[in-house]
Amino acid sequence: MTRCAVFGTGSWGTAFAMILADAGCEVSLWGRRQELVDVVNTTHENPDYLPGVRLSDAITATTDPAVALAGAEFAVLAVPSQTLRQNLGAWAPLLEPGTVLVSLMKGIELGTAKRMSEVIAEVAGVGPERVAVVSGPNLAREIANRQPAATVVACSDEVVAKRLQTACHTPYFRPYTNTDVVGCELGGAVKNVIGLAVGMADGMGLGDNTKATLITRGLAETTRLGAALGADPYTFAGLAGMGDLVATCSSPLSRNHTFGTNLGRGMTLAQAVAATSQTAEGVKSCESVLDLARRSGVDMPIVEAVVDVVHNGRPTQEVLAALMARSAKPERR
Ligand SMILES: NC(=O)C1=CN([C@@H]2O[C@H](COP(=O)(O)OP(=O)(O)OC[C@H]3O[C@@H](n4cnc5c(N)ncnc54)[C@H](OP(=O)(O)O)[C@@H]3O)[C@@H](O)[C@H]2O)C=CC1
Ligand SMILES: O=C(CO)COP(=O)(O)O
Repeated sequence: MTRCAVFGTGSWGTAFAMILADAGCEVSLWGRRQELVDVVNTTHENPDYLPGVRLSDAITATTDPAVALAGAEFAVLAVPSQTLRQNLGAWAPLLEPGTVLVSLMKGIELGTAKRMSEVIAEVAGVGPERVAVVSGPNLAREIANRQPAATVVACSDEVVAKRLQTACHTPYFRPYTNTDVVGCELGGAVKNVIGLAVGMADGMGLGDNTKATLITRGLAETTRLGAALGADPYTFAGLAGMGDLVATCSSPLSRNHTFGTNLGRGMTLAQAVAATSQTAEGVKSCESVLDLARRSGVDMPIVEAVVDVVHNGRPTQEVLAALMARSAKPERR
């Protein structure tokens, strides 16, 4: 039986543990709070993040990373992106040779502008064949309700991607393999920023033309960034690109979308943060995505506009007017 460790008892870590168990794996779920770990083990439920969802008996929770990692073929990482470096620093010495590290995270590191797979390779000292990424339109709550969804499992080593595909394939969760790790990660991280922008438009009471424009031009700037960083542009037309962007920008379940809506309705950053109990990665990653774009010489006006609203306190109306006032351009450049 395939053994997996999942780090993070939040909504996606817990839902992904459920997928792995439903696919026939034995799962050890690491959480940092003993109290929640005990509740998961005794009630087979995670009331803090997925209340009402019965978790398989094949999932046991622990606060001990060594217990979680013992015999694990896959170590799945589902903590907030900005905490990965510190957390993985503590877990890496416990890794067994051959364990594949799998990122579920959709953020870019502040300060370094590194993707999560780059942070993993650096901190754990492993080669690209031991780093994989899962990214796609995967709102945790829908998946926890076992509603059908697809995703992409990406690894530069296709054999590893196929092993992970088998480990997480269930009747309701359909993983496709891809070797474009860069494209899949950028799709996941940048869609959160575009989700904030579309949420702002929603909060401002704007309609579907505005939102479709932000989604489509958001995808155009994501693809530009990806092309500059060596990604396959077609990845952005797939599940980890357009697929995730559509899910995030349409769903009230998306934390990034909801956060943007709150800002669009006039909340301050502090008020929107106070209204959000879960991780909205785009709030921090809009700055690191912009940093990455600047380092790569890529123009990302929507990301820049989001940074202006979220971190520079510029009013949404003013930022939107500035976006519309940019010089006229060809659609493709
Ligand atoms: N939720 C979703 O639908 C999806 C999320 N993702 C991505 O998955 C990643 C994880 O997000 P998600 O599960 O949703 O987040 P949640 O906000 O639901 O949960 C966050 C988890 O991380 C833990 N945590 C918070 N801070 C730290 C820290 N400093 N050190 C260790 N653990 C910490 C929390 O523990 P505690 O409860 O103790 O605070 C909790 O278990 C993100 O990158 C997100 O973008 C990707 C696809 C879908
Ligand atoms: O990544 C997600 C869906 O694929 C979840 O989006 P949010 O983090 O905005 O909730």
